[in-house]
Amino acid sequence: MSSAKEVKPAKNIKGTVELPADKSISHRAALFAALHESTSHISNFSAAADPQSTLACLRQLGIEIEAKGQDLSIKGKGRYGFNEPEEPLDCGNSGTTMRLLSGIVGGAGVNCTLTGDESLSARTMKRIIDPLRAMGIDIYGREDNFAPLKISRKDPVKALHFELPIPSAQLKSCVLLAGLYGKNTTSVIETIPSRDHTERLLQLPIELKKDRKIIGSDNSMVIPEQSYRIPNDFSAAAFWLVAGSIHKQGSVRLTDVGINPSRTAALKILQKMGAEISMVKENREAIEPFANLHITGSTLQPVTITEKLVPNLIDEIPILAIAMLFAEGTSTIRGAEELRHKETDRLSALSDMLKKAGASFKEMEDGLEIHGDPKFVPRPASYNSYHDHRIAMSAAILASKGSEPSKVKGGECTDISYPGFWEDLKMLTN
Ligand SMILES: O=C(O)C1=C[C@@H](OP(=O)(O)O)[C@@H](O)[C@H](O)C1
Ligand SMILES: C=C(OP(=O)(O)O)C(=O)O
Repeated sequence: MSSAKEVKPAKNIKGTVELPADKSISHRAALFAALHESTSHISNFSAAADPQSTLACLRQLGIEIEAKGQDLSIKGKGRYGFNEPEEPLDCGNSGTTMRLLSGIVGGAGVNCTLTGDESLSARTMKRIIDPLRAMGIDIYGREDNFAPLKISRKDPVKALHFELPIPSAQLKSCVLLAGLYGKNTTSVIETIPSRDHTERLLQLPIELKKDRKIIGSDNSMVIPEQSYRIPNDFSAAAFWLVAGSIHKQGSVRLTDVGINPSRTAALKILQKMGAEISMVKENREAIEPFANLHITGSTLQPVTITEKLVPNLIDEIPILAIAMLFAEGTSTIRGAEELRHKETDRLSALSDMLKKAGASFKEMEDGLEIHGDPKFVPRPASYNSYHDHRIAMSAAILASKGSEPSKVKGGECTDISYPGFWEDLKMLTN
């Protein structure tokens, strides 16, 4: 049942947070462990709803997963070890589950149907349908675009030479995963970088040219064991990086946060805005690097975010928009039309939020122009989450700067990526 969460004005924001494990890496760790030929031991797997959807789908495909709290043992059965599921595979709210799993079951030739909740069923799948079909996979969606997706394969997988039409890590991963089933090498060409967890964790061959990266996959490549500790989620950390910056006396410590450079453009943007963020105990040797972060309150300067940077901070844009509200002047976000294709239309949801707060801003087709003021006090409001976790958490941080309590409708959707968010907010603001 949907409920509203109350957010009281915060006098301060102070404390140490134990963040959830990285969602993107959790999905991949589980999927790639299933493809490996024997057992992988993954620690700190995310308890959030999205990666749990991936685990549920893998179990339906006959993969044995033993969980002790957040530590998992996954008995991989190799590329062709999946059973045909009796029921449709329910990807829940998770775009990553649907798009990556389609590449795997399509490549493996598992006859199955992938479904999702109302939000996921309204998100475009055409971007994966076209290349998977070109690879010889039979994939059919509602209106040739949306879930449910029916997938099967009669013919061998054909290699594809694929220049990404949009800078999407989900699309890149989907094609490369299907490519693992082809005799000849599939190559994906990326001109605007997106998160690189798939290429790292599968140790795929990469060719770097001046203005592009070419990643290869074929059936001769050995799938590595996936035994490692998953770092905590930088995208979850971003909410506290901003909260700690916009509260004058803010002081927040975050431990073991993933600092993969293809994920942390928001950190650079915040530092450019003048945020006081220090990094300690960096571990850059791990397959996915991590560090502790400490953030303290500061006066922020306006900033411009352009198209090339968007994929490296795509999930952080809603909370960066909140940071911009408290900067000394006008900030701009451009080239972010992709936000309209997430769990909800995030640009329109942000407009609604900013309007309710009484902010000065302009919505554009591909972004926002935000007139910030360090003295801005948002009006008390009943914010709509649109059942989108990142919108709900952004509204909560905004409301913490109010002078009276506000509400976030449907606030429990934060469980999609960050179970414990409301408890952490309470702990930090008490
Ligand atoms: O590959 C991933 O794990 C993700 C990629 C991004 O989506 P797109 O690839 O659609 O941009 C991001 O928004 C999503 O939260 C997770
Ligand atoms: C867009 C997101 O996830 P997904 O695409 O996996 O649903 C997100 O976590 O913000």
